[in-house]
Amino acid sequence: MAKDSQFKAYDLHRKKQHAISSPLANITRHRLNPADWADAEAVAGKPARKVAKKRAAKTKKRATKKAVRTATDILHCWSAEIECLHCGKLGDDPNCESKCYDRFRKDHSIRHLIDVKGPSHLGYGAFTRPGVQLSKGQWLDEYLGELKPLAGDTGETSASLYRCEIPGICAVDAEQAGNWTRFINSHCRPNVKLWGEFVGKRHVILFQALRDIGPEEEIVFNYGSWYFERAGFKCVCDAYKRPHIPGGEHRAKKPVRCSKAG
Ligand SMILES: C[S@@+](CC[C@H](N)C(=O)[O-])C[C@H]1O[C@@H](n2cnc3c(N)ncnc32)[C@H](O)[C@@H]1O
Repeated sequence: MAKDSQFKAYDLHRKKQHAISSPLANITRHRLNPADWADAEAVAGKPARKVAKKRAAKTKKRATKKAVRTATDILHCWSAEIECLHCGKLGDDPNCESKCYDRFRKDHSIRHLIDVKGPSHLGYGAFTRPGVQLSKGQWLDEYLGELKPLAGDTGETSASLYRCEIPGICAVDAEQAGNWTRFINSHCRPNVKLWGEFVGKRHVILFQALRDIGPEEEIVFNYGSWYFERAGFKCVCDAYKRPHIPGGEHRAKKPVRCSKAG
């Protein structure tokens, strides 16, 4: 895997690439600051909620003894009820292993098909390159960032607008470090969706195409009303003439869902 680097973006006005100023880092693996986890309740290896209570209690006891050192410690999951997206085996099958994660990522990475463009009134955005077609149902890349304990584990809350939570496990914050998916803007007619999935006994946050996506199209998903209410500003996507809160009267009460992880 490539080392962390600086993001490059295509400036539509000057018609040339420029480097997005650091300290924002383009990463290929989740980052983790052990100091963030020092005071947090140890959640390493916490099983998915769907695991039977008895099993969960046993495994939690074992897990809380384990110090959090790596992203894998935090994201590891051995649910006997959920299939790996790569091999199709259940999470407690010994034949499902970390190689599934590496292979899945290799097979589904579309970084080379994406241009980051901007800045515009929404900052930067992620677009398919000329000639690129993505198919409905296609898995795109994983949402990468810095792994942070959930507010309930530390008592701290975050103001980051690049934060996505895996319920009961951790938050992935791409404010300072992430991959191209951190540039996906919000739209009330989205072409991708965000899922909490499992690959190689590990929690992952993945994007999936909701329909065929053509060349030079912006990749967008609906952040949901919760995001904008918390951020204190409105969605300005062109699905509506005026700034709005997605969902109007029928607002979701919860943050961006990583459904199978919760
Ligand atoms: C995850 S970032 C997306 C990438 C961002 N455009 C950038 O340049 O880093 C989310 C931020 O983008 C902007 N944004 C994205 N979609 C928006 C929308 N539909 N309406 C208003 N602001 C939006 C907001 O500033 C929001 O906090």
